[in-house]
This record gives sequence, structure tokens and C-alpha cells, in this order.
Amino acid sequence: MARARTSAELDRGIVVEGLSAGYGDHEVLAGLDLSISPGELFGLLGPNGAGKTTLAETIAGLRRPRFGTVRVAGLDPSRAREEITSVLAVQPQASALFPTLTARETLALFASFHTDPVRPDEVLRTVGLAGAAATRVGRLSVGQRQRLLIGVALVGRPRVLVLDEPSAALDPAGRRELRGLIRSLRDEGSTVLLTTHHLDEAAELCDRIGVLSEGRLVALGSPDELTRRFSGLAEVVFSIPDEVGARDRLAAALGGERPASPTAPAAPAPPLIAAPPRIEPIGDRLVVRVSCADPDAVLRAVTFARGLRASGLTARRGTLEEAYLRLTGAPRSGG
Ligand SMILES: Nc1ncnc2c1ncn2[C@@H]1O[C@H](COP(=O)(O)OP(=O)(O)OP(=O)(O)O)[C@@H](O)[C@H]1O
Repeated sequence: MARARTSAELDRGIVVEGLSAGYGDHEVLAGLDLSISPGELFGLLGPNGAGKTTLAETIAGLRRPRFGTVRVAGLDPSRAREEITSVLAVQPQASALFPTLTARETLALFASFHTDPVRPDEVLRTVGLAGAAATRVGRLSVGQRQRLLIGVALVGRPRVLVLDEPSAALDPAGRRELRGLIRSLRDEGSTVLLTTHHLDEAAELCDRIGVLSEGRLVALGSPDELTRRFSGLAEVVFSIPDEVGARDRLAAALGGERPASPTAPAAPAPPLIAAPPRIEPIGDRLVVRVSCADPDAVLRAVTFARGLRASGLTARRGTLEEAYLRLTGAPRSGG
């Protein structure tokens, strides 16, 4: 349901309503709604071909919607081309760079397209390339080139930044530097739309994440919310002494009574565990693994079970990657 837009959203946010887009008779996005608040760092996740680039390019005004509307800072990006360039910037492809220009010359060239650009040396400092100002683009490392591309996007002081897979092809050190840069852009108040295949990056950086699958937004929320709602079962592991009666006490603890819900006392309490525990004798102890939806309840039951003497309790909750794989229907590896 459409809601009233605040003046701040009109100022800097992104509002997409009923968006359909595609190529020829191939419909990629069908009736998509999305609202990204000013200053928000929003991550778009989804398998290859899900439509992330199509959505990012339509928001940036590089593609026209078939149906629906896109507003960036209140502007229609596919029509208000002149005005939108002073509000929104897309990190260009590496092919937009000239290998024989230096990093500083590159930024000076792109600065000449704007009326009030950031000075090239300031951009170089922001993207961590001050030391490579005089290095020719052809001699920059992949990570440095990627940061220069973001610098090119920053030169026009955009309030909204679209970064399409900025960390692709970067090594772990390059990705870490890039994460620091993206975080600092958000901290300075830019609205950032980031597409990525790196779930750790999305979990660490993004205020909210949208998961796109076959052109539909199948989940929307903070990384924590998505992990809690969609990652599936948690696992609790502990050990107990391998002694007479231990397995019975364990069965009693895990299968025991759960307090009825205070709001629906007549409703049967849900089972504490999702499947029979896996028990492995190791030395003089039994190592127990329990799959469950509510690891806190299992930890409590095991800790307070009389005579069980459990120790080494750990709980492994689901991850954003597990949530993502469930949402997008990708096959999961065993274990
Ligand atoms: N220029 C184009 N012409 C025709 N079809 C296209 C074009 N660009 C993308 N497509 C198709 O549209 C669908 C969505 O592609 P899109 O690039 O938006 O997905 P994506 O989520 O960004 O994928 P990836 O993670 O691989 O970058 C795919 O089926 C793709 O083959």
C-alpha cells in the first residue's frame, strides 16, 4: 500500500512504485515497490539474473520503466536527466576510464562535467588514493581502480549513490578498504544503493537489505531481522557425563513440559526440539547436538535439568547466508 511521502524522502530518498521493466518480451521486474529512506545504506541481494542491475539502472534513469514510477529526491530519473545528475551518481564501469590519464587527471576530467564539483585532491583523499594521484589509471591495482570509479561518482556531490557490485573482483584486503569507504559515505549522510553477492559485506554494512528473486522482492528488512526470520533452525551443542540414566535425563530435559503460553493457555506448547538429538560418545562424555527454533529455551532447559550436569554449551544461530539461500531457493550444502 502506498504511503504518504515525507518531505525528507522527496529531498533525498528513493521511491519505486509498481515498477515493471525488462528487455523485449522478457519481463524482468513486475510490479515492484520499494522505498529507500534518505541516508539509508540499502543492499540489494539476489542470484545472477534476478534483476538487481536492471533495478539499479532504472533507479539511476539509465532505463525507462515499462510501468510504474521511480522518484529519486522527488525527480523522475528517466525524464529529468539534467537535474538528476546533480542529485544521483552511478559508479561507472571500468571501461569509462582512460588508461593513460592519471588518477587526478581522471577526476579533473569528470569534475569538468559538473557546475560545483568536489576538488580532485579532496576526492582522492576520500577514496584513499592521495598517494596514487599521479599514477596512470593503467597502472592502478584493481582495488585502486575500483575506488577511483567511486571517486568519479563522488565528484558531483551526489546525495544518492548507486554502487552496482563495487566489490566484484576485489581481493579480501581490497574489499575491506572498500567497506570502510562505503561506510564513511553513509556516515556523511549519502543515500546508498548497493548491489552485491557478498553476504558478509551486506550484513556488515547495510541498514536494510532487499532480496530479489526472479524480479520479485521476496524479503525486506535489516540483516538481523532477515537472519532471525528466514535462516531456519539453530543448533545447540553441549556434553553430559556418559553415565547410567544420562540418556533418560536428557530425554526428559528436551522432551519435558514447556510452560503454556500465557496468552493462549489452552494451546499445546510447541516442541522444544525440531528432531531427535544427535548423541555421540566421546571419551567419558556424550556430545549432544540439538536442532531447534528457540535456542534460548533449549539452553535454559538443559542448564536447569536436574542431574544432567551439562557443560560446554554453545548455540549457533542461523546466518544471513542461510536466510538468503532459503529465500532464493538455492540448494544448500549439507551439514
Ligand atoms: N541488455 C539486456 N538485454 C536483454 N536481456 C538482458 C539485458 N540485461 C539483462 N538482461 C536479462 O535480464 C535479466 C536480469 O538481469 P540483471 O543483469 O538485471 O540481473 P542481476 O541480478 O544484476 O544479475 P547479476 O548478479 O548476474 O549481475 C537476466 O535474465 C538477463 O539475462
